Amino acid sequence: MKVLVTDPIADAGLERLRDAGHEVETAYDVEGDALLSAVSDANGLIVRSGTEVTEEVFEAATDLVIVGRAGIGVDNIDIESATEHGVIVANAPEGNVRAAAEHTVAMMFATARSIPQAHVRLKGGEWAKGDYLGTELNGKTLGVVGLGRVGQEVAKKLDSLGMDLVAYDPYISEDRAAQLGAELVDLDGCLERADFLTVHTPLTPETENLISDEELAQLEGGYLVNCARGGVVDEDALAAAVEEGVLAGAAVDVFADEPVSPDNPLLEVEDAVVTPHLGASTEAAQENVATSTADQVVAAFAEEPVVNALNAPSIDESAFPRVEPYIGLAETAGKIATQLLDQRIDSIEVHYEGDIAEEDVELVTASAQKGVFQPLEWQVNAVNAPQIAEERGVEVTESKTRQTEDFQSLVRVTVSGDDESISVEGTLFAGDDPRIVRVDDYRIDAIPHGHMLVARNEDAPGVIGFIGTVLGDHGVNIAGMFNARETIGGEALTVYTLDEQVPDDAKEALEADERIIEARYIELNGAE
Ligand SMILES: NC(=O)c1ccc[n+]([C@@H]2O[C@H](COP(=O)([O-])OP(=O)(O)OC[C@H]3O[C@@H](n4cnc5c(N)ncnc54)[C@H](O)[C@@H]3O)[C@@H](O)[C@H]2O)c1
Ligand SMILES: O=C(O)[C@H](O)COP(=O)(O)O
Repeated sequence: MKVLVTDPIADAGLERLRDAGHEVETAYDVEGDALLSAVSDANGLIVRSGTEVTEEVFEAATDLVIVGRAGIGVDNIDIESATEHGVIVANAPEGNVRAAAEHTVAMMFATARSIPQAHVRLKGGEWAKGDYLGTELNGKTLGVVGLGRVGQEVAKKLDSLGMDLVAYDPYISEDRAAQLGAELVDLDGCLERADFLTVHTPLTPETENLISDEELAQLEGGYLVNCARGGVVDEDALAAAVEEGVLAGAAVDVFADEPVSPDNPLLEVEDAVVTPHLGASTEAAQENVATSTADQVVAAFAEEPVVNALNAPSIDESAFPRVEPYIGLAETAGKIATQLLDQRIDSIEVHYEGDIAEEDVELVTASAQKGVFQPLEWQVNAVNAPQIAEERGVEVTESKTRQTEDFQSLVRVTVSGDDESISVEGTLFAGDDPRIVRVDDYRIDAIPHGHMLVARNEDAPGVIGFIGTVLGDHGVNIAGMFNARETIGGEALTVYTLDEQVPDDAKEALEADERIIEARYIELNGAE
């Protein structure tokens, strides 16, 4: 597989990819057409915050399996478009948390004690001791906006420096905040009580310009630190608030447009300390995020769980070996069911019985949906199948029971249309040998194979021989045959597994016989 890396990552990550046998191409700073061309034959793409991964990129990257973000923020990746194109997006949410938190604390000290300003003057030969009277953090109130991984790490560090903590985060529990010694308040409360406000939310439509003129006025006399994302704090408003003395100071590591333009107002303001997005730039953090991202790319290529996938069904790595064999089985059952139901699909039900019902089956259910849609869609996989279902208005339900009658575990996929439903049940013999054991009410025992013929026929002497002769006359070799009937002389279901595809004229010859009610060719193409 080929992996394109468009932002610098640690060598350890590149080595992991090469050690796993993949080709690595680095093309730092490519954009526009050059990026589209570089990505056109890539199976994996690794980026940091410097590459905009837009819909155009996904359109151009027809062989792309995964985009790995060697870091946390994914605001530069169009995840919706990734999902539509069936591409996994995964980040490295833990590797640089400590680095980001330490940088935040450093920036807080830098602004509270005017360290960069004094440094520049001293280097210029000026002993400006009398110009800088700083503020201690000890005994002051820290307001944290966004109490996630980085926010919590910052809170812990500054708690130990004697700060009082208030936090605003609508998605975190009061208990968790209390464990950190923080009082959960609303945004107004946070702004009014904080002496130092630090922002740690992702950039989303909801957080864009979350802090602007009005909010900065509420923080009057305080300091603002943004080491999260440019755009969460309105840069013009912040520059004006510091310049006009509404705020005592600010420290900013991230900008709405990066690399930052020389005429960004924050670069002009003496009491605004700035760094060029250095929060994650430590050796340890870079090695962590690069190796974690590379591991996820390697796992995606091997169709193993991608632990930090943001748009794919999740699965615990330790549970994967137990669940893995059911992924292909559910896909096969879905493929058979959809090809037997000759009408628009309104709903899909995936039912689990026995041991498998104990497991997290999100990925198996997504694979069943993939099987249902694959015969109908151009590019479907377990990443985009649930979205395709939603877009098509297909209702998907999942049910489970520990009880089972005949098998240790069973997966049943039922597809329903306007006035018909088809159920296909599968199990695993000896833990990994897939079998289709029921189609609607007919008990069968079929090893799913590349091609199948499912015939509904009269239970009459000579019918099975007739079908075999027609297939043989058309050069189709029969690998296996299973027959089930309702009653003697009633309707029967005959399932053939075949080595070749059934030509249309063979199907026509079969259906021309009045004893054959219906003959359906099923293509499984490699889903066994
Ligand atoms: N400067 C850097 O180099 C650097 C390094 C690492 C992370 N970051 C950035 O820091 C941010 C946070 O990272 P994290 O790992 O803590 O993420 P996280 O997902 O663990 O935490 C984000 C928190 O923000 C909260 N949140 C979301 N919307 C909110 C809103 N409207 N108001 C208040 N809170 C809201 C969430 O509930 C969550 O608790 C990300 O944007 C990331 O890109 C920057
Ligand atoms: O979101 C992140 O992980 C940080 O902002 C780091 O971004 P970077 O990898 O571009 O330095």
